[in-house]
Order: sequence, then C-alpha cells, then structure tokens
Amino acid sequence: MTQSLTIRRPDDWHLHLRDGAMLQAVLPETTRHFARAIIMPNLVPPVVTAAQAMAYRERILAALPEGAAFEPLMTLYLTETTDPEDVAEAAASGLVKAVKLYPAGATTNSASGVRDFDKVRGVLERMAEIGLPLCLHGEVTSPEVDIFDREAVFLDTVLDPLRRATPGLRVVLEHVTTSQGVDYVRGGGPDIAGTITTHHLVINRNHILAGGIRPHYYCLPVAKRETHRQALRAAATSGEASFFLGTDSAPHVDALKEHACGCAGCFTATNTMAILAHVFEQEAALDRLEAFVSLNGPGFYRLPVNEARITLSRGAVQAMPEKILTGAGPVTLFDPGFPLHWRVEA
Ligand SMILES: NC(=O)N[C@@H](CC(=O)O)C(=O)O
Ligand SMILES: [Zn+2]
Ligand SMILES: [Zn+2]
Repeated sequence: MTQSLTIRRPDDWHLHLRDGAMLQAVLPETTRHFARAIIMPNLVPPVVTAAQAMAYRERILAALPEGAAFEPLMTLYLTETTDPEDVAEAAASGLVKAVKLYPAGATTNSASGVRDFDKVRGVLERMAEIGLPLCLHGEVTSPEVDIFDREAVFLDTVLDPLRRATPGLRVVLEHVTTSQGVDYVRGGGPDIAGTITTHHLVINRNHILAGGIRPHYYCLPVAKRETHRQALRAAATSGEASFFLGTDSAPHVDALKEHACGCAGCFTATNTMAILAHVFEQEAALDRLEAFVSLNGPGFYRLPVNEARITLSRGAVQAMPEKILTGAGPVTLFDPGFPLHWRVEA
C-alpha cells in the first residue's frame, strides 16, 4: 500500500473566499496547500468590473498569511449590462482568468446574474474570440423544475443551445453533480471542462436528509442520488483531461447554516486534500490524483503547472477542527464521515 505520494502543488478551480473578517479567516485554509485558485465573484455587491476585480485582488493579497505563495485568479461576475470591452481588457492585462455566469436566482448572491441570455451574447462572442473561459453555475431556476433535475435540464435547455450559438466559447461546467453532467462534458470536445467538488465525491442526498436534516451538507447544486456520486467518482479518478478539482469551498457562519432557511455551501478548504487522497485510494487511483488536482486545471486554463510539490503521507488518524473561528462567527468544516489517514506534510 502506498504510504506517501509527492505531487505538484494543487490548484482550486472554484473557491469562495468572501471578504473582510471571513476572508481573513478562511484564506490560510486554502493557501496552506493550494498554489492558485479561481476566486468566485459573488460578493455583496458582486465583482462586476475590472476595477472591482483589481481591488478585490488587492484585499486578498493583503490578507495572505506571511510567507504564503498564493496567486488568486480573478473572475468577473457576468451581468446583463457587462461591457464586452471591459472584459476583453481585463483578460488582456492578465488580471482576469474567467467570467462567471450565474443564472439569476440560482444560488447565493446570484440576484444580479443573467435572466435573458440574449443580453450577454456580445460578451460571450468576445470571450469566444479571445479564448476566455466562461464558468457556469449550471442549473435552471424555474420553480416548476424539481431541484434534483435542475442541472440535467440546464444541459439540454440552456447550455447546449448556448454553445451551439457561440462556437469556440470555452466553458467550465462547475460543480458537476450528475451523471448527465459528466457525460455532457465527456462528449463535448476540447472547449468544455467540468469541475468536481470534494463533497460531491463523498455525500449523496441521503447524507442531507436521512435520519434528520443536516444543514452542513446542504449546498448547490444539491447532492444527488448515489448513482450520480459514483459517476462523479469515476470521472474525477479517470485522469481524463476535462475533469479537475473545484472545491466550491463556500463558508457561511453557523448561524446562517443552522437556520430555518439555511444557506447553501460546504466549507472544505481545510480538509480537501486529505479527503481526496482517501477517495482516490479507495478507488485505487492515487496515481491519478495529481492529474485531477494539479495538471488538468492548468491544462484547460492554458496556464503553466506549478513547479512546487507537496507530499501526502498515510499514517495515524489526523484530527481536524470541527469549526474554523472567524471574526464573523464560527464556520463548521465539512465532515466526510470517515477518519482521515492522509495528511499533507508541512
Ligand atoms: N455552492 C454553494 O452551495 N454555495 C455557493 C454558491 C455556488 O457556488 O453556487 C456560495 O457562494 O455559498
Ligand atoms: Zn454555483
Ligand atoms: Zn461556488
């Protein structure tokens, strides 16, 4: 049995850092292991313009722990009034690595997202020209569509028509949660990739609902039935270039998770690498962990791979904190429900 594994330093291709006291508290949880992350722009107010992205980047850099080598990869929040030229300039300067599309109302802080896809056609066409990836929260928002079907329906009714109408558009289907999503990415050619979260490799919908409602397992897209989790595990551990890690680590204070109307999001920054090593070991795929966390993401984003390395080792069970204390209140860490034998060596 493998006891130790050295891989290129990983990146996180979908991360929520928030702002202020929360940013200060959660940033070290990511920088401990990760070299870069695609930073989600769903702040209040959202990060819409290049100037806002530049200012947010400065706040992240100012919050870095001493000595941390971490590069935030900034994104712009797409609205129906986004200026294609602002996006193109932000991409050309290297400031922005992707544009994020939230269907309006789909998830946390998505109210300024897109309702009418025709209104963002100009931006998408410009992005296709310059090769700038579009990151997608891939769920329809119609109240009549069952929440467990919203990703699959999005593929057929929104994503496929959108890609046909905008040839060359490079798309990341984020936090894929269904076998349909996996199949769509697999069959979609070189211009589409999918990120997979840590928690969707571990939980299915029973974890949220059976034996009592567990708000810390509630996230969007919501975890689906077990067959979908199995499809996600197969995709993540396949080594295929179109699948890579986007943790979607999304901190919310406990007061807002343990609530009559609890927020969506699982906080996984702290224990992601230990959990992934466990999952890949279970799938007899430790030799493909590096592809998932360190190689396939930069491949799609056309960025160099990291030169630094981390070593994971297997040994005694590693204790994890139950909560991270932040200036905004405690944030509960995702509980994988199994002991963690893998650790990242310091
Ligand atoms: N994933 C989540 O459940 N929540 C994210 C938003 C998102 O990524 O959809 C958040 O910002 O809290
Ligand atoms: Zn999302
Ligand atoms: Zn997210």
